[in-house]
Amino acid sequence: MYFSAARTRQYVDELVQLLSKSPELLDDVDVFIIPDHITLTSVVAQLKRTKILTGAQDAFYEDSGAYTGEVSPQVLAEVGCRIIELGHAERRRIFGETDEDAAKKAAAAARNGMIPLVCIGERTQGQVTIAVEECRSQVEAVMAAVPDDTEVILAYEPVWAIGAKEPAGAEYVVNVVRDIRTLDCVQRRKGITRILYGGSAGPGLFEKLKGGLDGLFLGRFGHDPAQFYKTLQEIASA
Ligand SMILES: O=C(CO)COP(=O)(O)O
Repeated sequence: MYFSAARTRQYVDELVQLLSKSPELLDDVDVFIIPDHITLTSVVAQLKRTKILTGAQDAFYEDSGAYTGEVSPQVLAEVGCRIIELGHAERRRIFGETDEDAAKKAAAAARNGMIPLVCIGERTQGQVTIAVEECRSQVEAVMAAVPDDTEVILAYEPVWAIGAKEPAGAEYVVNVVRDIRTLDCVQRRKGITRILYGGSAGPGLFEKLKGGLDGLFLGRFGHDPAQFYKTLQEIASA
C-alpha cells in the first residue's frame, strides 16, 4: 500500500521502458512484480509482451464460495496472476495469519497452477540456529501442503530487517539460508525451491549474498524503477 494506482501504472511503464534497452537481462533473471489486488489486472496487461511475471500479495485458500471480501486464487489465475505471495510478516502480525493459513494458501496457489511465494523469517535478531528453528516450522507447514513436484519460492525475510535502514548481515543470511536448504522437507522435494532474501534489500546487496541466495525480494529500495533495474543488472552479472 505504498503506491497509488497511478504510481503503479507509471512504475511499471518506466520499468518496461528500462528493460526494453537490455531485454537479455530477462534471459538470465526471472523477474516478478507484486502489486496490490486492485491494479493487478492492469499490471498483467502492461507486462503482457514481457517475460515479467505478475503476482498477488495474498489470496484466500478456497477457490470459490461464501467468503465475502476474500480474493479467489482461481480468479487470480484466470486473470493472469502467476505467483501468490503468502505469510508475509505483516499478514502474520497484523492479521493473525498462521502457518496453517499459509500452508492452505500455498496449496491453493499450487492447485491453481501458480507459484506460492512463502514469506518466512524470525521475529527477533539473534543467532543463526534460533532463526533456522523459527523458520523450520514455517517451511515445514507449507511443504507438507504442496505437491512435491511444484515450484516453491521461499522469501527469507527476517522480520526485524523489514522496513529497516539496512538489510540483515550477509554472512548471517547466507548461513540461515544454507541451513534452510538442508531441512528434510526441502531436500526431499522434486520441484524447484528457490530462496530469496527480503528485508531492506536493494542495489549492492546481491553481490554479497550470491553464493547462497537465488535472488532478492525488494520492497522500498525497489520503489524507484532505476534502483530496481540496477539491482537486476547486478543479479544478472553475478
Ligand atoms: O517486506 C518486504 C518485501 O515483502 C521488504 O520490505 P522492505 O524492503 O521495504 O524492508
